[in-house]
Amino acid sequence: MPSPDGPGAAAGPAAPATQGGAGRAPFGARLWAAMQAKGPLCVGIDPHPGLLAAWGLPDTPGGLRSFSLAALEAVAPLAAAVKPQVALYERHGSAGMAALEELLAAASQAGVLTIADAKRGDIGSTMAGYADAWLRDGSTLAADAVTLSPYLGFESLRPALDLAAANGRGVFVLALTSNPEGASVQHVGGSESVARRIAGAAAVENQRYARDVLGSVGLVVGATVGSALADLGIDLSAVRGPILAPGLGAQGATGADLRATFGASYPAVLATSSRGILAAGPDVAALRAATREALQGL
Ligand SMILES: O=C(O)c1cc(=O)[nH]c(=O)n1[C@@H]1O[C@H](COP(=O)(O)O)[C@@H](O)[C@H]1O
Repeated sequence: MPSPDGPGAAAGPAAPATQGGAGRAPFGARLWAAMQAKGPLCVGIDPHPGLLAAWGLPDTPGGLRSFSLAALEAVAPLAAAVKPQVALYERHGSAGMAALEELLAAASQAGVLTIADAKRGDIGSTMAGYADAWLRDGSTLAADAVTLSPYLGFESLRPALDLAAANGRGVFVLALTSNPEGASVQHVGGSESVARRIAGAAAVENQRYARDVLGSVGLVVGATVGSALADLGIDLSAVRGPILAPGLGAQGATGADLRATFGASYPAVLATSSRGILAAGPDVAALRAATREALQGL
């Protein structure tokens, strides 16, 4: 469970530094409140073909819809956020994306934060299109936050960073991903590694928030990265944003690994697990028990 001392160096009241758009508090403040209320777990909604089959559902848009809404219903009372994996909806074209839209609306209705795992990134002019899709009020795909890939340069993400800040939404920028291949790009540069630069840029973005509030520009740092943060000299407490940590469960990481990996930054960590929880379905009670078990390990 997160420390009651809050996410940053200084403890204090969790009042947002600025009001987000649409009358909504900034994403970081809303996520922090959800983590305090429910615990630091995000459940990934990844409708893999194999999981659909195991749940007795067809690999069709209708199957995706049933899977997504059932998973949401099961985990909503326990998860601070849900993270639909966009690729698995996209593979069914527009009808698959309609199932994703329905899930996003249902989660919002249920009061569960949504993180669209779309990993978008492009030159600024195109990035504005992605920002509109995932972060603009009124878009049918709008989520509370979206994952972004910074490998066209952190600053290329500007349209999404600005639209998120204006609308009380958030972003999670890939820094150190959970897959072993990530190191071949992210570790490059030694003490001035790519990952360290991304973390530094996120810290600058979060300066707009008061020191005692979790910022809305988060990073993705895998629960499986081991000693990489220390090896690369990356201090996540300086980022003052949420850390989305995939790798729990199916990729082998445990709650103990998370604490060892993130150390003093652990209170800002939102651990995420998809297959490790979804494999317990389709029974709602079994899904809830798996979610509770994941939470107890954090
Ligand atoms: O951005 C992500 O969520 C992500 C980043 C990363 O470094 N590693 C990673 O596994 N993910 C996503 O997190 C989910 C992990 O799924 P499980 O391994 O089934 O828990 C998948 O949807 C991945 O695409």
